[in-house]
Amino acid sequence: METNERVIDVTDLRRVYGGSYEAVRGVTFSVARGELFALLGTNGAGKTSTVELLEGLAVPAGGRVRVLGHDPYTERDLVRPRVGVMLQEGGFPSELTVAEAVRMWGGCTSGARPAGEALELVGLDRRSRVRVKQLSGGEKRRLDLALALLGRPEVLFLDEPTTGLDAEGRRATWNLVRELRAEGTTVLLTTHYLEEAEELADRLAILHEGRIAAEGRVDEVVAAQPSHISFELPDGYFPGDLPPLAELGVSGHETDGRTIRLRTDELQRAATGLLLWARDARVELRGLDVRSASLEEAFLRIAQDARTETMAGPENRDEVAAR
Ligand SMILES: Nc1ncnc2c1ncn2[C@@H]1O[C@H](COP(=O)(O)OP(=O)(O)OP(=O)(O)O)[C@@H](O)[C@H]1O
Repeated sequence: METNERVIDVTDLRRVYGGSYEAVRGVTFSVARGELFALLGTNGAGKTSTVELLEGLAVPAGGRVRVLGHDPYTERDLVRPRVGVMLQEGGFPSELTVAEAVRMWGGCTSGARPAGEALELVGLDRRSRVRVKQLSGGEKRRLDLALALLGRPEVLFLDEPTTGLDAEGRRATWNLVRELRAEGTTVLLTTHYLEEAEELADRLAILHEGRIAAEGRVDEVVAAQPSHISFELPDGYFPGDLPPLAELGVSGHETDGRTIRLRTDELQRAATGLLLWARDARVELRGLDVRSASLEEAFLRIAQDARTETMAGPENRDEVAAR
């Protein structure tokens, strides 16, 4: 099997609700075997709508989707046994015990892991005799994950897998996902937790209003955003006393009282220039903070830019709806 095999391949994917509302508007991406790809986006961006098409739960209004080389809707029989799905909301017969629910699901899964093994993977082995309706929200999420893992899937779809989990449960899930990935499982993850994407994703895409607004490795997406330097102006100094900021590669600045905050795409050049100036002027830059953009800043900026473009652009929602 080729290592760069495109296990998930999506081209110009579209999804329309009610005949007119286009929730997914031409999404293209691919995920290689063994990769973990995260889909991020604001509420209503179209993550679940996209993932459901990959899971073969609906027919796209346009475009093409392939999972393991097959159409997940028309060739469901070929795809489904090789895929594990953790939906945003799992539905269990709530009167069953945890072990019964896993065994029942295992009965519908070819080559299923033993129930005990699946429950141990997600740390629910001690809760096997408890009724599903008595589980906490976080425990139900873990049961969802156990069911998704039952068939030792080659491809795993995780739709907000750690929502409702406490910090320890989230870390445990991250470790499990890392282990699965290390074993070669291809994972498509949607999440609202940017830290989760930073921890786990090889690559990610940020969706906004049904379109991909940014895509790449975490460092690439973050690197496209400006870095920041902030410090307190030394006593007796004014912003105009600083060296010419444009010459240091600073693209903009704000002041808040005595604190000054610089934006730059050339962090090292700007920081070096500033420190050399401070040394020569024999002043201390109190509260000096030099930092690259975070994924959170990138996310907020990208969502903001995409929103501005959408409002300014010709393809706004009303026009799409009128087609
Ligand atoms: N069955 C449906 N009928 C009509 N509109 C829908 C339906 N399902 C989703 N939508 C709309 O499609 C858009 C995308 O929804 P989707 O659930 O895919 O977003 P999401 O990115 O997963 O959001 P969240 O992060 O809030 O879960 C939203 O505006 C939503 O209201």
